[in-house]
Amino acid sequence: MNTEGRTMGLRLVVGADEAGVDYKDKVLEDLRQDPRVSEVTDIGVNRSDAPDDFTRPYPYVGIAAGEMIRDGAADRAILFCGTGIGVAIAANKVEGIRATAAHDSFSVERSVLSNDCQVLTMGQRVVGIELARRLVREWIGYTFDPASASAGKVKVLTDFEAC
Ligand SMILES: O=C(CO)[C@H](O)COP(=O)(O)O
Repeated sequence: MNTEGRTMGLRLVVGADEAGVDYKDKVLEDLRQDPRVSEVTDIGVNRSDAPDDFTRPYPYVGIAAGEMIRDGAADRAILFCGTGIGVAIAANKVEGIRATAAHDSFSVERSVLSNDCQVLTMGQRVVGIELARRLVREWIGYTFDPASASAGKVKVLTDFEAC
């Protein structure tokens, strides 16, 4: 809810390296039309970028997205690279971030309901575009329940980071 009592939609970040840019752009179009989403920030890369920016390696993308969530500028991120693995590893380097690659419906569900992941990543070289779009639609529909049995397990991670 915002200060006027209205329900706020999700504030999302989308990003990709060169190997994931086509999927990022397609998903971005979907998210811009999704009524559950109030804001989408595209952190690149983009085909219109200068060559050095367009070939920005995946760690910069994952870290930038994680920092936006850590700093409260976004709620969640959806990132693409060739496999989804590199951007997930990078985002997980940011304190408080739980990121995972997932390419099936069950894992996408559990990434939120079990693990409270704020970042979903996918590989453009791994999964078809229609499945990727569907998984994004599903993922943004899940909300972690802090009263669930999974919450204590996630807390072990946040407590460890606080040490
Ligand atoms: O998939 C990637 C990293 O996980 C990236 O898009 C390509 O990385 P590379 O195989 O090291 O070029």
